[in-house]
Amino acid sequence: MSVLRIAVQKSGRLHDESMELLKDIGISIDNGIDQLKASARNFPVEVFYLRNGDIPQYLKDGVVDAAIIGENVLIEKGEGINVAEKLGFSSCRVCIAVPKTMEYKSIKDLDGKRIATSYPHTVQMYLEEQGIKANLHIINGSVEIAPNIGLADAICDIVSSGSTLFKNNLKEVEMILKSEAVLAVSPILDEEKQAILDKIQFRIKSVLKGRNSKYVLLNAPNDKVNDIISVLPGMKSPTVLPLAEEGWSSIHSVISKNQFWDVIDDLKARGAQGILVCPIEKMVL
Ligand SMILES: Nc1ncnc2c1ncn2[C@@H]1O[C@H](COP(=O)(O)OP(=O)(O)OP(=O)(O)O)[C@@H](O)[C@H]1O
Ligand SMILES: O=P(O)(O)OC[C@H]1O[C@H](OP(=O)(O)OP(=O)(O)O)[C@H](O)[C@@H]1O
Ligand SMILES: [Mg+2]
Repeated sequence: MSVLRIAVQKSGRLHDESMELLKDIGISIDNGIDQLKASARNFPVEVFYLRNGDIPQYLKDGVVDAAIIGENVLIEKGEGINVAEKLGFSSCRVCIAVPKTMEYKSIKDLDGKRIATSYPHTVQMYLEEQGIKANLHIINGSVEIAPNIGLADAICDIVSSGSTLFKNNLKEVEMILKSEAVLAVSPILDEEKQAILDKIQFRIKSVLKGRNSKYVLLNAPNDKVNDIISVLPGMKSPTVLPLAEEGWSSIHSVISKNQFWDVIDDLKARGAQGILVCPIEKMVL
């Protein structure tokens, strides 16, 4: 029987959330990361623990069938590899930054300059699009220090909170791309592996929808129910149930996490009382 081989980062920023996602979709892995490969107990999956930067090549070579990886690494090294699903964690952006003291007006100011980066292909593509020629210095880590030690005039690296740039007296001047963790898939999957992947994707969608939603319960006098449900989306439509107390109802609904606080304010203003908000584990539509 076919087994789908999934790569996850061995250690680093993606590891814990990748393992949590596998657990949430019901894939239990027995052994620890000391072994570089582990089998799932209850699903036709093998997990390979690899370096993030090595994963695109393993996908291309067909050594693994799928992977949880930063989209930025795929853009750098993963030509031809498909993104099956965005996973909603490890959000960051790849940016060009220069010393705060540099007077920067446009990308033209980087013509002929030295740029330190771990993402040479990504920077090169961006510069070519803009008709700029620069000298790239490839460094594997601590890129932000390069201008301070005279190694480069600018850098291109991952930015999230911006605190690493700030600490190194740099300012962000160009955003090349946005990234988050994704489920990447090898372009060569046979039918049986594709069927396993389809199941995994279906489960991931259910978990992500659950993570992005809240279950809301509230009480309201009957004469306010219509006004309240007019601002509630719900999966199909809100549930309205009578309370034991005459003249009152309980309303249940599902709200997207993004709209959550605005909707709650609106509900209170329309007379909702005793509002309860619960997490949703999975949402199957
Ligand atoms: N500061 C950050 N905030 C959010 N996400 C980040 C941040 N830094 C990196 N990432 C994302 O996490 C991924 C893994 O980063 P991490 O630093 O753990 O590994 P790495 O050193 O790039 O790779 P390797 O596993 O090959 O050592 C990156 O490719 C990026 O998608
Ligand atoms: O904008 P911030 O929130 O400060 O995050 C950005 C920093 O995070 C990453 O480094 P990481 O901590 O992964 O170290 P590394 O260079 O050793 O990978 C990235 O390479 C930046 O240096
Ligand atoms: Mg890093």
